[in-house]
Amino acid sequence: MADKIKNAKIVFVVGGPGSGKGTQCEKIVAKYGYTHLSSGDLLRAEVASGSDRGKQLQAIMQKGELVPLDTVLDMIKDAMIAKADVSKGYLIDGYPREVKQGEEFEKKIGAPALLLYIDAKGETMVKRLMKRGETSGRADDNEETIKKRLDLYYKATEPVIAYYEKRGIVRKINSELPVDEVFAIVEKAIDELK
Ligand SMILES: Nc1ncnc2c1ncn2[C@@H]1O[C@H](COP(=O)(O)OP(=O)(O)O)[C@@H](O)[C@H]1O
Ligand SMILES: Nc1ncnc2c1ncn2[C@H]1C[C@H](O)[C@@H](COP(=O)(O)OP(=O)(O)O)O1
Ligand SMILES: [Mg+2]
Repeated sequence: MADKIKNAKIVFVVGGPGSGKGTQCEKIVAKYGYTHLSSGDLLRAEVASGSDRGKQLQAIMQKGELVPLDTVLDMIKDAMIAKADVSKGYLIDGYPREVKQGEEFEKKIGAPALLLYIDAKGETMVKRLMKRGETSGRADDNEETIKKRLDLYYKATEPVIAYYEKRGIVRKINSELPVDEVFAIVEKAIDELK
């Protein structure tokens, strides 16, 4: 089954919490028809199902920690396979969050063609998340959890960017700009892929 996605175009979308990954992915879907898979959304769907596994995940996410690697990777892989026949490419949003996740993804699925590094300042991310928290209903959009997510991002996820920079596939996107201006930079990076 995994053979079906071996030659798929894969784009990792990496950036801090609230940097604008989901916002840019939506715009990429609208213009390029890629399949958007957000690890956070997949996990929140499992939580919403009310399953025992969902309850365990909820507890971890509420603390701003990372859920076990195998859980996320299996969810992403299943979702990729489900779309294999129709997908023009995959946006993997919120994964890898640590170098090990990248290595395991490549062993089990394949190599990314591009890594979009959605970059915003810490204070910008906190401001956006506090605002998003007014309406998102997300258990992790509160001051205490946001701080932990940000710390973990700098500690565990930033090394992912350095790891892929060595391969020359990282495009750094200035996400301090207004959404459409950010997207203009994103478009250039995606167009280079073709
Ligand atoms: N370029 C931007 N300028 C201003 N606000 C933005 C920008 N990009 C995203 N936002 C807002 O910031 C919040 C976090 O964006 P989101 O796409 O959910 O980030 P992530 O998926 O990286 O956590 C959302 O409320 C979104 O509307
Ligand atoms: N690749 C991954 N590995 C482990 N945990 C993950 C994960 N992706 C998401 N999670 C868990 C921990 C995160 O704090 C939480 C929310 O993730 P998210 O929706 O990607 O956040 P955001 O879009 O604000 O960056 O879900
Ligand atoms: Mg998101």
